[in-house]
Amino acid sequence: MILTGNEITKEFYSGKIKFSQFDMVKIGTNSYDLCLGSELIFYQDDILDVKKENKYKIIEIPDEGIVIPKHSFCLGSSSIKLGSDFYVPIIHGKSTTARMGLFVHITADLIDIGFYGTTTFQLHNLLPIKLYKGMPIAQVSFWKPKGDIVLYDGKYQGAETPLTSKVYKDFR
Ligand SMILES: O=c1ccn([C@H]2C[C@H](O)[C@@H](COP(=O)(O)OP(=O)(O)OP(=O)(O)O)O2)c(=O)[nH]1
Repeated sequence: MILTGNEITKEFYSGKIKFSQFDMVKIGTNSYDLCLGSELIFYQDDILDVKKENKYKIIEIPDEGIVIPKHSFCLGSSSIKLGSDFYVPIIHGKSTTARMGLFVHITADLIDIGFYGTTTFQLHNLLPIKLYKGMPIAQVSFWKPKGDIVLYDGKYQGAETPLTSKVYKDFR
């Protein structure tokens, strides 16, 4: 069962949904808008090795925005932290930016119950696009789970910035 916007607001005030900053303007019919944080991460290696921590470059998005060449891949994050110990958050694109060829995740849209942090967006753009920090870029919905809840305690817990893949930790 998906929560309506009114229910998301209610559960924010009850404490069952956590946002580090809350703004009613960002409530939609059944989602909450997420804005882009100030950093982007670009991998530097030509080939990414899943067994290693790959090299990357962090770029601060200037106030005047940043042009991303088409077919780029980079990581960004939500400007706020979010999470819930009671509902399953799922990240979605926004139709408005999807209409410009922008993906905000590459197949991984599920936030674990118990995660709290900034969500990392896996940004992929089909066309050249100019992005600005603070722009609405994604939305999160909240789903009622069925069954016993086990809270997330994984490698991305507590994220404060975009985080690169830590898949190499799974090989140790
Ligand atoms: O688009 C996404 C998807 C997930 N996450 C965060 C929240 C989620 O709880 C955590 C782990 O996601 P997932 O379980 O899909 O990744 P994993 O590769 O299985 O990592 P872990 O072993 O930590 O579960 O990463 C994001 O920041 N952005």
